[in-house]
Amino acid sequence: MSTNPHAEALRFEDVTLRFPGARRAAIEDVSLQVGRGKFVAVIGPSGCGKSTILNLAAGLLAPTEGEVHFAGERVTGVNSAAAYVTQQANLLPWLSVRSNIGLALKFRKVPKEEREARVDHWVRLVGLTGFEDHYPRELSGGMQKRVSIARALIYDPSIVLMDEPFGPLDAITRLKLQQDLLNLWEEQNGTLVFVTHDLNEAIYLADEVIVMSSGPGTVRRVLDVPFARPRTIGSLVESPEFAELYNDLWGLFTSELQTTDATA
Ligand SMILES: Nc1ncnc2c1ncn2[C@@H]1O[C@H](COP(=O)(O)OP(=O)(O)OP(=O)(O)O)[C@@H](O)[C@H]1O
Repeated sequence: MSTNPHAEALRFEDVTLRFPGARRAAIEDVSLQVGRGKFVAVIGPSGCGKSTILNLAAGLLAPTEGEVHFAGERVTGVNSAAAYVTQQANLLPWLSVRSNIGLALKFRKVPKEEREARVDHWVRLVGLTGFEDHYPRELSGGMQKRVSIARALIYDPSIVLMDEPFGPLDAITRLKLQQDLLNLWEEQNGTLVFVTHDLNEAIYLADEVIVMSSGPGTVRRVLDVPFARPRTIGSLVESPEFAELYNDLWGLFTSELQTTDATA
């Protein structure tokens, strides 16, 4: 384990979280580290505690036992260094695309001129030129996701937490957004923790994949994804190393499902 706080963004130390009245813990004895500048995917069966891990990292939940640390400090309240992209886009319906994207800059009192320039830049980066003045209800699901990603990344947060942000999208929009996110993240090089059910997505995007088990949620394995960056999803898919890693993950996943069935 790294002891250099500057090299480490997030650390869970033996974290257990038990919701009030629940029969068993949502997650139990979870220890993990996320290095600064790393892209880490968390995968596991439904209900294994993936969102709970993000909520703990965001400081929206407090551990029942154990400790969560961010940038060397214990998280004891809302982690204001973290941007959180939830499953739903959660845009403010009464604000335009521009205003939604610029919200965090406004809260941080960034001067208007600089704010406008940064919003323009991000509107272009996420491919929403021409839609700046539209309202969320006038956008497709994929466009709403683009707004929520721009809104999270625009203020250079120390860490971005994403909970299945591409879940409900069609396969083509999803692939496009995965590549876009990859390009944006490679440009920014921040720390990103990404929850997904999709094995391909985990391998395309991440430096490390944390595989979780359920009942209660624990960390089963951490796999390294050795592919160089910048990455292109199209060329990764054709490589034999991709197939090998996919099979490793699939093996872990299927044995996990069998264990879950056996204990159900
Ligand atoms: N507010 C809550 N109160 C009680 N139990 C909860 C609460 N939120 C989550 N749980 C339970 O905690 C466990 C972990 O839930 P969590 O949402 O973290 O799982 P997940 O892996 O993100 O699931 P999914 O992949 O289906 O989104 C589940 O058993 C869930 O039922």
